[in-house]
Amino acid sequence: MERTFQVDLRGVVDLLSHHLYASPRVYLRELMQNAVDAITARRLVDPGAPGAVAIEPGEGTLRVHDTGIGLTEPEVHELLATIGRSSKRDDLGFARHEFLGQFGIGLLSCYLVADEVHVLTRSARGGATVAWTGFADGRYTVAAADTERTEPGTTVTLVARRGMADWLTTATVTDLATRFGSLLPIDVTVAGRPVTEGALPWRARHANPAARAEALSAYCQQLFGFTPFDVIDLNVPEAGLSGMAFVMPMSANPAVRGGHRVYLRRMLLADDVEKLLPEWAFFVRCVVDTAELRPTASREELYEDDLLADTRAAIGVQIRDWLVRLASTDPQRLHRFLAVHHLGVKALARHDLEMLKIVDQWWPMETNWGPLTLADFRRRHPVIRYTATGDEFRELAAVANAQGIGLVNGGYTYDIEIMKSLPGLDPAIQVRRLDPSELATHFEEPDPQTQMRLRPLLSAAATVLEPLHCAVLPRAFEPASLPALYLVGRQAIQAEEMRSARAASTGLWSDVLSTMDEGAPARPQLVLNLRSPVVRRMVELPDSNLAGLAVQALYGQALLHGHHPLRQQDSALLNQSFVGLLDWAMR
Ligand SMILES: Nc1ncnc2c1ncn2[C@@H]1O[C@H](COP(=O)(O)OP(=O)(O)OP(=O)(O)O)[C@@H](O)[C@H]1O
Repeated sequence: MERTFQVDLRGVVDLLSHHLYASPRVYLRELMQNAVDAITARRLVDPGAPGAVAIEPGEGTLRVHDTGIGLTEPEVHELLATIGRSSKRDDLGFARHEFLGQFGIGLLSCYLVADEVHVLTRSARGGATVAWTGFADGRYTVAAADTERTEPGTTVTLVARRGMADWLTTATVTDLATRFGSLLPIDVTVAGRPVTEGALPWRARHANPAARAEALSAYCQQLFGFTPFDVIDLNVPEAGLSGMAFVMPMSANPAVRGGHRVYLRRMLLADDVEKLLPEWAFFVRCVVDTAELRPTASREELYEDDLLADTRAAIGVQIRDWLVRLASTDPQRLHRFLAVHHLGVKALARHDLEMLKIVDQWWPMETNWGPLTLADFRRRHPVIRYTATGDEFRELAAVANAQGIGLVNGGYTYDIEIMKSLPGLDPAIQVRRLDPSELATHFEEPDPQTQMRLRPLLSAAATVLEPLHCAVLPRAFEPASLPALYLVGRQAIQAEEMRSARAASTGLWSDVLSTMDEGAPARPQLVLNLRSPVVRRMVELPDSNLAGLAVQALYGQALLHGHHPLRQQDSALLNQSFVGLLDWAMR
């Protein structure tokens, strides 16, 4: 036996209010939308038909009049009283482009604030005026109206639910109508006062470009609370989209994506849409109107589909092109822009060659020759060497500088990725991470005579450093004020990791690791600077114990200077040298 579904209206309204709509305020948006759609429908058959929506708040009631297409009695049964039925879809069930609505559920939102909805409607296609009343409990009545409407159109009257009358007051309704409908192309009034503004702000006519810029700047100030650094016009014809991107004058937190204000056929969809722009573009806030992007059923977000993805990419290109133009026409302004928004631009430069060019030529990196753009750096140093961390940079910058080696601090967000992408601009560009042990190859080796004199010190040093798996290397280098340098090559880091893994493991696995370790010759090196007055005096020390203590102290100081992690045995050694030296000093 076939049956028809029954719908519990209260349950559906409950569902809408708790799970679909963020707030009961959407009821007014849905009423305005239906009024505008009805006028659009009437103008499709009669282009000269009047178009006006009058909203009249009363005592616990609200009336919305429109001069739209109206409904016949059969349409009232079919469209008003059937949930999910809409006149705004084509024969195949697709949303028709000229209308705002499509789902056939909008009218239900009236029950978020009202217990009764009265509709008095006369169709432009002929027929008598029909009176329909729907109740929140799911009942409805249809009757011929007591009085005929003189003109086609519809009046919807809401009777407030207990406790909800505040949603229908003149102040609230004016606020909501302005918020949702101020850009609508059809005149809307609340209690006789217009809430619509006419042209879209970015399409409005102005005496000259400067006047336009000023007006848009004032609009941005009113909307987002800042005076924009610049305004970028946006146009994506495939999405029927136009609008503006306002470049923020202050830095934005990349983790907090600013929302964008999106109008759908000039009715506000939401002012916190995030998906409209690529993630890197966090330095702009946009206002756009689109005819083709689709809303979700709550009409508070954009539906994620291919068109939205293409639109996002197209807007990204337009923002990027603005930056490229800025770089070629006004480098000083570009500098000011980068000073505030370099993170967003760098993020983009990792995947985009045009942006990479901008960063390469305009963004000063921290180098051991002062702040330099990568392009300038390359002019002085054919190879771009960078450190893996800021600590490593601080430790090695001066030493590398003294040996004539150029070094870029790779410790800042995205900088290493950017440097590594540079061969994409020109395959001849060489980029290398500095292997600290490689620095020692630039230091001067002692002559045979000095080597002889160094023997006692080196043997004392080997005794104390051997248990720490650290080699001693006597070299002469600048700056002379640095007595010792702790250098860990990449091989040495691997070897140390292997040693710790072996220490932590037992049995067979430990044996396997031991055999692997045997082949790893690299060790960290403590380079003693033979130009340092302290080290020179150490060479002359007659007592090997004292020399050992001095080496321990230099080892500890070099570790601390380079912010290297201190292992347990390193801390113990530091203590030992401190107490030992104290003991010597007090003898
Ligand atoms: N003011 C009006 N004038 C003429 N017809 C109306 C009016 N309001 C509603 N209707 C009719 O009632 C139908 C259902 O309206 P409802 O608001 O529930 O859904 P919709 O507007 O079609 O879609 P959506 O859920 O996306 O808003 C509409 O498709 C329209 O045919």
